[in-house]
Amino acid sequence: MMKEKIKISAKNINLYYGRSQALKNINMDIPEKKVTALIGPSGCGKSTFLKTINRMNDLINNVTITGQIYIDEANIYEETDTVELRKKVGMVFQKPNPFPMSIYDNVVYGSRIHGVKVKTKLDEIVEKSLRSAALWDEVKDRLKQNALSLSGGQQQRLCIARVLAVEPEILLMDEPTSALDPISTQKIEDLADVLKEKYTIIIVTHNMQQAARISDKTAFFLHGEAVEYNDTDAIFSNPSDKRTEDYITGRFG
Ligand SMILES: Nc1ncnc2c1ncn2[C@@H]1O[C@H](COP(=O)(O)OP(=O)(O)OP(=O)(O)O)[C@@H](O)[C@H]1O
Repeated sequence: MMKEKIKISAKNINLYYGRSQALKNINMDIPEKKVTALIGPSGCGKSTFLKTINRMNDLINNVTITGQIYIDEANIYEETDTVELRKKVGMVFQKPNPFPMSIYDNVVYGSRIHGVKVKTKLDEIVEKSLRSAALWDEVKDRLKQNALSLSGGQQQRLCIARVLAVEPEILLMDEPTSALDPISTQKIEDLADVLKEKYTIIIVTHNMQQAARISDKTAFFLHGEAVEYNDTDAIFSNPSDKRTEDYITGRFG
């Protein structure tokens, strides 16, 4: 088997909100073009860790971060322009958050900011992104309609299309299905499986069946520590830490 390429490498990450430590010495190598799941009880630091990868924590007052995150071997806390970084590292949130404008304008929002103006090029981006997010067939005849008229599941796929439109390399998903019904959830899970051919995906989920179904790697977080990180099969069939075992067998959390 080919050795997997490391896309993201976290080295000794500590993060404090004021004086309260939310991440404790996280070390993790995340492989390219795989799905990595972050699991663990509420408040253990999953979202906080996810947001260190696109430097979204920088936007919060009073946050202190030590350690390094490398993407393609560049330290994103030293060498990177955050606008470029957030183009390369797209993020999808728990609650779908389309802008109150048309489906079309949502998809090309970022492309327009980045200077794309030609209509045929924008049309192309819209179709390609909506196809990649498995939404094209459902909306192709109503691209001018307000995005807020879509169902929750469609809105979430639209948000994925909006992220894909700016051609990221990494996709961060923070509990992307927790506000969705089972059918929409299934669609997003199927999509993750397809998208990993092109993108490195990291997904925070409370749903352990979901982690087991869609991820290649799983990290179990507890009280700000990455307690165990391994191939998903190993985490779920043969965890090496008692705390991981207790969590995945439902003994706490
Ligand atoms: N902006 C903030 N300011 C202060 N403390 C915060 C902030 N965001 C998160 N925290 C704290 O940091 C810790 C980790 O939170 P985080 O949201 O990363 O956990 P999580 O594992 O994603 O939880 P959940 O599964 O409930 O979303 C918690 O104790 C939380 O209260």
